[in-house]
Parts: sequence; C-alpha cells; structure tokens
Amino acid sequence: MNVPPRPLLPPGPYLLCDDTVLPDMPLVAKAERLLAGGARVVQLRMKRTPIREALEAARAVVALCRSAGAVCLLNDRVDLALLSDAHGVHVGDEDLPARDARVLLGPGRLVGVTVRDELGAREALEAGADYVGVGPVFGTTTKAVPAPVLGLEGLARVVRGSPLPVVGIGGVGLSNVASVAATGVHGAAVVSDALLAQDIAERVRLLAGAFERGRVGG
Ligand SMILES: Cc1ncc(COP(=O)(O)OP(=O)(O)O)c(N)n1
Ligand SMILES: Cc1ncsc1CCOP(=O)(O)O
Ligand SMILES: [Mg+2]
Repeated sequence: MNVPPRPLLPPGPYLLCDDTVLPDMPLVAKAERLLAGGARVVQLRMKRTPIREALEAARAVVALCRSAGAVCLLNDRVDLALLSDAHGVHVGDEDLPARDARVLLGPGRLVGVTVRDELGAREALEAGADYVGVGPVFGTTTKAVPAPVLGLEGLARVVRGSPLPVVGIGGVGLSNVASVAATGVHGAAVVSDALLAQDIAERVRLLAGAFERGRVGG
C-alpha cells in the first residue's frame, strides 16, 4: 500500500494558536489572523478548552490551515490530531511518549518532541520524532517551565549537537527572533508576542521577515 509522504516542517516562525493567551478571542479567529499574516506552521495548544469544544476547534483550525497551505500540529493530543486530520502532534514530558505517538500516528504525520539538550534530541530521533522543541530560550510568563533558561548560547549548543531540526521556544518575539534564527534553528516558536500584538497578522509578517534576515546565510 502506498503511504502518502510525511509533510515537511516549513522553516521559520512557528506560531502557536493558544487558548491561555488572549483567552477571550476564539481559537478560530486567532488561527485566521495567524494565517492572514502568512503563518506556515500553526500549533494548536489547548490547555483549558473542554474536550468537545477542543475537537470542534481542532477540525476548524486544521481545515483553515490546510486551505492556506500551512502545516497544523496539535499540542499534546494524538487523539485530536487523528480525528481532525492534523499534520501531526507536539508532545512533551507530560504527554504520550514520542514512540507511542509515532505508533498511533503512523509514518505519514509529524511528531515533534520537547527536549532539553542534545542527548534528548538523540533519544527523540530514536523514538521516531521529526523535530525537537527546545527551551525556554528566554524567560516567559506564558508557561512555568521546569527547566533553566538556555539563552542563545545554550540554544546554539543544542542546535549543533541535535540530529533533528530544532525549534526554539520561550520568550521569542520580534525583538530577538533574528538572533534566535542566527543560532541555526529550523524554527522559532512564538506564542504571546504574536497573539498579544495589536495586529496579529502584521506581527507574523514582521516575525517572518526578521527570522529570514537573521537566518544563517540569510
Ligand atoms: C515547538 C514546541 N516546543 C515545545 C513545546 C512545549 O511542549 P510541552 O513540553 O509538552 O509543554 P506544553 O506546550 O504542552 O505545555 C511546545 N508546545 N511546542
Ligand atoms: C509552551 C512553552 N514551552 C516552553 S516555553 C513555552 C511558552 C512560550 O510562550 P511565549 O512565546 O509567550 O514565551
Ligand atoms: Mg505538552
């Protein structure tokens, strides 16, 4: 049987459509604005949305992303990713192990894993992951992360030692995304800097331009 090829994770800003930041704006409205700004990767992160509403949101956001040609990943939830036909999932220490997410998702979807260092990145590769999320790069109030801030040097060290593409996360925004890109990361995950901007779409455009300018060889 022919298995459709796994989508590639586009490089550049990796936008989170999150229900904890700007909670009064519906997730679909957030996704529309992120996509209007040209987002090529959207992670739907639902920490406080009731499950049936979350499934409805996942289906709607995945459909919007697919229409826009963007990749959509579900945070934490393999079940929602399958039911919404998302491109994949992002899992961390409190979620299903990456190896099991891969078993459930099969070869045709992306699996991203949170790791803290190069060893974690090598283990993620072994487990069948496609990329690693690494952070916190800088301080953040969006999540209480049980790990020290890496800074740009710490991030660059993980990038050098990782066999998988690295997405930096934590405190990344317009003021520092170029220097994050300069570490050689594949992607820069952004939550509050985009969602709390006056004009979300314009902020996504600015983030993409700054990432491109900071990129190694860019
Ligand atoms: C791209 C990316 N990297 C890391 C994370 C964090 O995932 P996790 O550790 O599972 O924490 P929660 O996001 O579930 O609170 C991420 N979401 N995305
Ligand atoms: C989910 C997550 N994991 C590590 S930091 C973080 C939150 C990042 O949010 P922000 O981009 O607002 O700092
Ligand atoms: Mg998680």
